[in-house]
Amino acid sequence: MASNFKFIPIIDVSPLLAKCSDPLMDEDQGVSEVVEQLDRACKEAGFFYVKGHGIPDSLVQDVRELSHKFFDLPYEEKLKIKMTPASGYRGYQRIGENISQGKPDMHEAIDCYKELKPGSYGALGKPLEGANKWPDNPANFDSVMEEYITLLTDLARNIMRGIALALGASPNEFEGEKAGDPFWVMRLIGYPGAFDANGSGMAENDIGCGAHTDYGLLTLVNQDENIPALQVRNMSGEWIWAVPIPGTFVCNIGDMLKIWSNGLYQSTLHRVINNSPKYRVSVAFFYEPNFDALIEPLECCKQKTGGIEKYEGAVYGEHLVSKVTTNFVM
Ligand SMILES: N=C(N)NCCCC[C@H](N)C(=O)O
Ligand SMILES: O=C(O)CCC(=O)C(=O)O
Ligand SMILES: [Fe+2]
Repeated sequence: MASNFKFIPIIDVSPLLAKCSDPLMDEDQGVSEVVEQLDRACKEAGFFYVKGHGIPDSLVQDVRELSHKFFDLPYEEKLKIKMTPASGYRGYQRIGENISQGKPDMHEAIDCYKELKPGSYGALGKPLEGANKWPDNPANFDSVMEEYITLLTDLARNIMRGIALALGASPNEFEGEKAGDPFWVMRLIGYPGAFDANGSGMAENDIGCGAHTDYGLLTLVNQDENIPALQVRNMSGEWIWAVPIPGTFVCNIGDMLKIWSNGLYQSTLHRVINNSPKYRVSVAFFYEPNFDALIEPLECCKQKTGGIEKYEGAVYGEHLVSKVTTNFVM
């Protein structure tokens, strides 16, 4: 259960990553310590920083830099990869097009999704079918993003092995039909800086992204340095800053893990406000269940939470499609 946490813990996952392909990983002391920290963070905050993740810093920075370069382009150029329902909701959306809690968000973004081949999930997958729309400019955009997606998919899969242990399941609990063929979503997001609208010297921006929970399993956020903007809500309604910490990703739990864990882990509300004068980029990678996975509380989690199912089952793809098709004014 979420608590009145005042800060977001930092977890060095390197001991877990080192043993992830070892069949006896759950007997390793270093792994147990990471698992213990994951369990506490997921119960108390639903958010933690990941360090020791092994993703090269140069790649992490390139991804943000390419995003900055794209968002700096003239509007006409960005519209060449415009997102529409016909493009499977893939591509560029302008500021104000995304809606959270009924209000337009002060951000622009490129949304991309794992490719869905026509017909692969029947009517369920239809709205998201299509190939990603990558810009030609800046050069190498697609190849850098694809490398990043490959590495983050592996990282998230390995963190999920630690989380499976933390829940008291086997490290392979989320393999196979649950998340062995994980869907993924990536959003490259740009938040304009706050400008001094009333001439007082004090800038105050509108909400960059309104309060929401993430939809799937695990989110990994790569955010610009030196611009605090992401805030996480604790049990008493206080907004706790997830300030950028160089060399880390901010990691949080999504709605499907809330259901699988029967509420032992919550998908915590968060929002973004960029009150700095600088333009802020963040890149959110969402690691998700199999597109057609049926999510129902795990038996081991049910036992730890009073023996009754707290949530109805859900099909991940249905949850995602219902969100995506209502997130935009177009
Ligand atoms: N896949 C994720 N989490 N995307 C977040 C998008 C921003 C929140 C969305 N408008 C909403 O209200 O859900
Ligand atoms: O920009 C951020 O720091 C987080 C964005 C976010 O929460 C999301 O896209 O789901
Ligand atoms: Fe989010």
